Amino acid sequence: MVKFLELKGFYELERTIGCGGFAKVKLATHLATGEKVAVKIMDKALLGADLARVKLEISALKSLSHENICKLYEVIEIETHIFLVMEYCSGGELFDHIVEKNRLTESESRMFFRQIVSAVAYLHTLGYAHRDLKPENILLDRHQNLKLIDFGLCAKPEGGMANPLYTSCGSPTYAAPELVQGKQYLGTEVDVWAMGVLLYTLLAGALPFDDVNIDSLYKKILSGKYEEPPFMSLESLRLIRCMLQVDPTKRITIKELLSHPWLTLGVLEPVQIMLQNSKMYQRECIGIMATHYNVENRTMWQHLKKWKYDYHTATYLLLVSKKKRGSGLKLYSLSVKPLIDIDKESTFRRKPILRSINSPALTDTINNGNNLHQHTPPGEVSKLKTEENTPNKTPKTNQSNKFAHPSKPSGIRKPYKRIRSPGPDDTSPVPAKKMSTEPSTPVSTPERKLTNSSDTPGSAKRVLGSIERSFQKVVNVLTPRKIEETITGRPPVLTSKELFNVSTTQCRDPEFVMIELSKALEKKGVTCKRKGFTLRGKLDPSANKNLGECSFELEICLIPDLHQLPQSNTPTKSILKRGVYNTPVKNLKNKENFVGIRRKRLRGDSWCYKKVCEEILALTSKEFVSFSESAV
Ligand SMILES: Nc1ncnc2c1ncn2[C@@H]1O[C@H](COP(=O)(O)OP(=O)(O)OP(=O)(O)O)[C@@H](O)[C@H]1O
Repeated sequence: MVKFLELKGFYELERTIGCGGFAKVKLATHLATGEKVAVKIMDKALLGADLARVKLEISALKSLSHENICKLYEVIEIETHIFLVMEYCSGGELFDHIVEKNRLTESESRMFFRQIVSAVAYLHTLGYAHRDLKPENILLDRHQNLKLIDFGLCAKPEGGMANPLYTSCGSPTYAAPELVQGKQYLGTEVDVWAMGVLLYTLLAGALPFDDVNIDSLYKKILSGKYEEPPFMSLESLRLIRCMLQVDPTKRITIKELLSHPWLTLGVLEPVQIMLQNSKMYQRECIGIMATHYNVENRTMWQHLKKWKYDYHTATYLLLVSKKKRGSGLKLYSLSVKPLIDIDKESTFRRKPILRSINSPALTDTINNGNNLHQHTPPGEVSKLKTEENTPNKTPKTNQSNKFAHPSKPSGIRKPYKRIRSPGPDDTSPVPAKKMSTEPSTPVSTPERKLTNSSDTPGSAKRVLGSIERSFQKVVNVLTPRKIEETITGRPPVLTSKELFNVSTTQCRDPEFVMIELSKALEKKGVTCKRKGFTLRGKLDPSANKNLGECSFELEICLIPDLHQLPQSNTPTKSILKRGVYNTPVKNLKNKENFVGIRRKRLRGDSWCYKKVCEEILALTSKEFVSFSESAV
C-alpha cells in the first residue's frame, strides 16, 4: 500500500532500510527510470525546531556533487512531511562492515580512508564542516564506494572555514577535545579529529575513547590517551597520533592528509578531491528525456538546468548515473498524467503540496504553487537562512553546552548518540561552560532520545521528547501467544550479495530459530514486536545498565544454495574459521536453504547494538548459530 499519495505513480515505496532520530528511510523505485532510490521521510510535526537542520541538510546536499557523497535527487515537501529522494547505497553502513570483519586490514582501511579524506576535503573546500563523521554516517554502494550521508549537523561558517564555530554537536565518542570543553572551534579541525577516531575504528574494530560514564569518556578524550593495539603498524599509529592531537593547532590538516605517506602507500597518487559533473549537459540523457516529453532538447535543458530538484531532476541525474555505469538508457511511461508541461513550467501533479507555516525557507521557494523545489546551484552559497548563519532567529532556549552534564543523573549509560546544543548558534560566541571536574557519576548522555524529558532543559526537552514518543509507538511487548498468531509466509531467501550482517545457522527450520531467538531476547530483557519473520527489539536500559539504549531488527532469512555463493562469502568459510559448527563442512554443501539471522541497527548507539547482538546471538543457541565472519 502506498501511504504517501504524493509519491504514488512516481515512486514505488518498498521496505524500510533505516531509521534515524528524525527520519525513516525507505527503499523505493523511481518509476520513470526503474532505478532504486532511498527516500528519507521526515515528519514535520516531529522535527519541530530541528526543521532548520533539515533545511541546512537540503541546502548542503544541493550544493554538493562528489563521488563519495550521497546524491540528492528530489525534494518533496507537503504539509506534513518532507521527502528527500536520494542515491540508494545498498552496501549498508561502514559500521556494519567493520563489525562484520571485526576490524579491517590496513589496505582495506586505506582504500576506504582515501575516499573519506577526498569527500571531507571537498566539503571543506566548499566551506562546509560535516561535524558528525562516524562510520554510521558512511554508507557503501554495491561497488564498495563510500558515500557520506547525514548533513544535518553540517555548518557553513560565514566568512569561510577559518572562522570559528560554537555549537557543541556530534557524537561524544567522536568529539574533539575543544568540543568537549565547549570552546570555540574550527570545523576543519574537529572533522580531522573525528576522522582520526574513524581511522582507529577501522583498523582496531573498537573506539579509541570509550566509557560507559560520560565524565570518564570526556576525561579520556581530553587526555588524548588511548590504547595503541600491537597489531597496528607503526605507520598507522603515527598517522592516528597526528590526527588525535589534543591541541588543534598541532593536529594534521586535511591538506596534509591528502598527500600523507600512509594514504599514498601502494597507491602513490595523493588523494584527489574529485569533483563530479553529474549536473553537466549530457546530450544523450537530455535527448532521451526530450523525446519522452516531446519537447526540444534545448527546452528540456532549459528546464533541467534550473535544478529544481523535482521529478525531472531526479530522472536526469538517475539517467546520468545509469549512463556512467554503462546501463541501457530508457524511460518508462508513468501512469500519472500529465506529468509536467515543460514549456509552460506548470506542474499538474502533487497538487496537494501546501505552504507550510513551519518552514518558510522551504516553502518560500514554491513559486505560484508550481515550482516545488528549491535550488542551490553547485558551489553557490545557499541563501537559506539557517541556525548557523542567522543568530537572531535561533531559539535561545538553552545556552548550555550539551556536552556538559545534564541536571539529573539517571544512573544509566545512554547511547552516545550525536548531540547538538539547541541554544547557541555558531556565529554568536557563547561563554563555554567548563567540563565538570566533580567526582565521576554515571550520568545520562545528553542526547536526543532521553526518555525522561525532565532530564533535559529547554528546547532539547521538546525535541528529545518527541523523538522518544514516536519511537514508543513501534515498541510493544510480544507474548509467545502473539508470536504464534503472527506466523505467516516464508522468510526471504537472500542472494549472495545480501549476506552481510547475517549470522548463519545450521538449522533448516525458520520457526525453530525464531522461537530460540525470541527466548534469547526475552532473557536479555529486550521487548520486541514480530512482523512476519522479523523481530524488532528495543533494549530495556534498566535491565542492562552496562549497555545503554538501542533498537534493532533481527530477521529470519534463508541462506541461498552454498554452491552459488562466492568463496569469500560462504558461511562454510566462517564455520571453518570459528569452528562453531559441529557438522563437517562437506555435509553443509547441499542445495537446501539454511536459516540465517539478519541484523540491522535501527536506533541508538552502534557499539551498544553490537554488544547486544553478540549477547543475544550467543544466547540463542551455541550449537546452531555461527556469527558468520563477524564478531556479532
Ligand atoms: N541513501 C541511503 N541508502 C541506504 N540507506 C540509507 C540511506 N540514507 C540513510 N540510510 C539508512 O537510514 C539510516 C538513517 O538515515 P539518516 O542518518 O540520514 O537519518 P537521520 O534521522 O538524519 O539520522 P540521525 O539520527 O543520525 O540524525 C542510516 O543510518 C542508514 O542506515
